[in-house]
Amino acid sequence: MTSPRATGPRMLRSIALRSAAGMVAVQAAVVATLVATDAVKRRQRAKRSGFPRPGTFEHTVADTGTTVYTYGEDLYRDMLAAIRGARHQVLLETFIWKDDEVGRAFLEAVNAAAARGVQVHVMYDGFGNLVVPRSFYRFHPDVHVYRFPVLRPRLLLSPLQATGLTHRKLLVVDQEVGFVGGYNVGSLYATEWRDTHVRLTGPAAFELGHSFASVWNHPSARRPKLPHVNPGSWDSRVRAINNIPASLVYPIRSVYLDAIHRATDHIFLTTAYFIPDQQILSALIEASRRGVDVRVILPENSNHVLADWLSRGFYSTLLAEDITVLLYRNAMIHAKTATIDGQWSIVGTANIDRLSLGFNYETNLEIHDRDFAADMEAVFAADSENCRELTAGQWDERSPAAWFAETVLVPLRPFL
Ligand SMILES: O=P(O)(O)OC[C@H](O)CO
Repeated sequence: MTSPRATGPRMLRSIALRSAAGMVAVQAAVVATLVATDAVKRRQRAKRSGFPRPGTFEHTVADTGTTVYTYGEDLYRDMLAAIRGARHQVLLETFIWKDDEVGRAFLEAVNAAAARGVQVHVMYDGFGNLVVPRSFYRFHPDVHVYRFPVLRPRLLLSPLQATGLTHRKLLVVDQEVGFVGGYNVGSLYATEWRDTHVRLTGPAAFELGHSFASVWNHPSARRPKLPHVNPGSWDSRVRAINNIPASLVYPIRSVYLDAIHRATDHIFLTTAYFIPDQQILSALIEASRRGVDVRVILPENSNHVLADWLSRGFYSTLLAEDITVLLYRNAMIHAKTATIDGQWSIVGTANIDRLSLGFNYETNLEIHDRDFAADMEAVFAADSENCRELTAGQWDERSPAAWFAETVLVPLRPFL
């Protein structure tokens, strides 16, 4: 006979297991419904009407020329020109490298550079390009290639250091010019997505060369190293901040937290996917409570329906805390930027989500400069014109089914 003492814990365990299984089943059903509904909506939706182009902005910060790009065609033209003009070295790293017209142009440009004797090193992510046939990546034999593997040998011994995708989008040419930002390599991004990238021309290009080398030359890597490069000057006005899982460092999150905590007047944040952890969310709320004008631009409908729904789970809190939610219309906005108090800005590859801030390889450029911040504010103002501001009244009127979906998905937040 089973003793009553043993029955109690067993019964509790059984209830807990059944509840967890039930929750997972409900979540799976909700995700499947959202994905299916989204697929139907996309088919029915006329081609998106596009977006106003904020322009290209040039300045000089710390003896380095800065160019802010907001349109893919302009950026790709200048990136390709830099590769085609390379004399010594090309370092290229990307999360997504599509097998389309833009992807082919980059492939041909790096191959041609290698063929004329330029040292070419490329890194691209294996997982991010699973749908691209391997045969597309046909490199000149002199191109040094690292395809970030989905599974790495150190996974069993040191799982944290052996996971993470390379989510970076970097190009450095001759240690003289560097590019970083949200743009992956692909034709879709050239004209149909609003994104932001920065070019550095001059001494601060070192920052991005160093970012690339910090992964290529990682002590755990078994490949010929790039030569060490000394910084021409050490100027904290322009700094690359690198998340390097292999070294267990994720500083982008703390740089964001620190800047948000310092804000006294305004925070203008743009992100493709907004699934903040509790500390980032609290920092934004605290800023708003002390009178800082906090505004976030998010896509009204991004390319990831699940990310959108996880993001929506935060809207009630943001609106209740007087944080302005601006939903970008008629196009995907993929930029990962912020500018604070007219003096500090950040542009890079990291989204405001757990994958970017605590899992992936990322590089963001932190710039302390008023002129640069003015450019970023001009970009934010132009993007705001293409947004609809979500009001608490509108949000409260959403259907109970929408509220249910947001609530059921809350436990998935730590995974994206
Ligand atoms: O991961 P990101 O921010 O580069 O975005 C990539 C897109 O989601 C591709 O589907």
